[in-house]
Amino acid sequence: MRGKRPHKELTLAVPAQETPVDKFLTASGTFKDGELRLNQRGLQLISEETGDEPQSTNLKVEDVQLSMDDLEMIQVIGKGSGGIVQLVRHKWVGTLYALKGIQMNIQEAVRKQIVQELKINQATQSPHIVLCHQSFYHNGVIYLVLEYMDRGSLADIIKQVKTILEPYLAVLCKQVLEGLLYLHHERHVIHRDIKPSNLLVNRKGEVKITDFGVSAVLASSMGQRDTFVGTYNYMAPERISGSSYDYKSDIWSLGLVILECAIGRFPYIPSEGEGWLSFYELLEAIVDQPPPSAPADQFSPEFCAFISSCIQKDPADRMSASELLNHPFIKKFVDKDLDLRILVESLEPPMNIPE
Ligand SMILES: Nc1ncnc2c1ncn2[C@@H]1O[C@H](COP(=O)(O)OP(=O)(O)OP(=O)(O)O)[C@@H](O)[C@H]1O
Repeated sequence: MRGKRPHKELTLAVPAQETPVDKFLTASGTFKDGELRLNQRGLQLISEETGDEPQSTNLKVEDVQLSMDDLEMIQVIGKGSGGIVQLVRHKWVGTLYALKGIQMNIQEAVRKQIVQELKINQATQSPHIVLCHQSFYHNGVIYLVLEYMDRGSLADIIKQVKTILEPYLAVLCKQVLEGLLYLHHERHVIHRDIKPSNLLVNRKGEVKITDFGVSAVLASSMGQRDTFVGTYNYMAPERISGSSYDYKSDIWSLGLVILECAIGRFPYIPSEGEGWLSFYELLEAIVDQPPPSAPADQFSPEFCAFISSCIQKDPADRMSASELLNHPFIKKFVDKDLDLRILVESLEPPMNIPE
């Protein structure tokens, strides 16, 4: 059965459970949640056991000096479910940043995601994860000063080029897998929202993962809390059906993203002229139908095998990030000296920055 309405990004919000922001504020206006303290001066992580003494902040000297007053707004980059992302410039140094503002009078689930995002960003050290230079809390809004990725997201790129050739996909995918390897193996985090708009690109041809709003630290004592807010399109079947899930759910999402870039349409959308899937039909298709695959007559055997190593219904049948980094599809292009810059430079940048 097919619905008539066009299929768009499908989003669902969890039931509203708003928590007044002042529950997390100290008398001096500092946002406080667990070991996290955030105010106009920036962010500190404070040991729960020793009380209020700052332990370590992991911030570099140049980051500490960055203040909101130093930043001038240039233009809005885009809007997400949590708030607005703006392009800003450091008034004195001229460096560009993406400033993500998140309103705190929001659903409890979203607030928890943000606190998670801050903690992960604070400690992140990977060339394939978007750097968070500083975070502030001011007048009910949490601001993240993020590394500006000047070529936008993979979503912006596929809007322009429609499809990406296999060699470039291998180079792009290798970088995302290195980011996932870092998150999964070193930080023990499931990203939980791998999708084209969360894979950002810069003019150097670097690809980085962003938006840890919905990631969760896998602690052995923790149950599977799924407080997801966002698109369900790339969500693995085990998450849709409410089963337990792990790092392999990110691998499913990556497989769908890469297949979409190759074939030029979201893999669950039927080809032209075949109508559209409604939201529930899509969820049903992900859970009940055989997984999508790359057409063998259009793509190399290595690429088809790579996609099917990611998009398997049973997570145990999917490869891990480290296994995929050694996959023949990735290896095939490793020594070819291919630079994603060539693709990126041929495209219109998502914004024209005034001098
Ligand atoms: N560091 C950055 N550099 C450049 N562009 C960015 C940066 N961070 C986010 N963006 C862009 O800003 C827009 C909004 O991003 P945001 O992460 O808030 O939402 P989203 O990923 O589009 O949607 P959702 O909030 O539902 O996940 C997106 O187009 C994204 O590509």
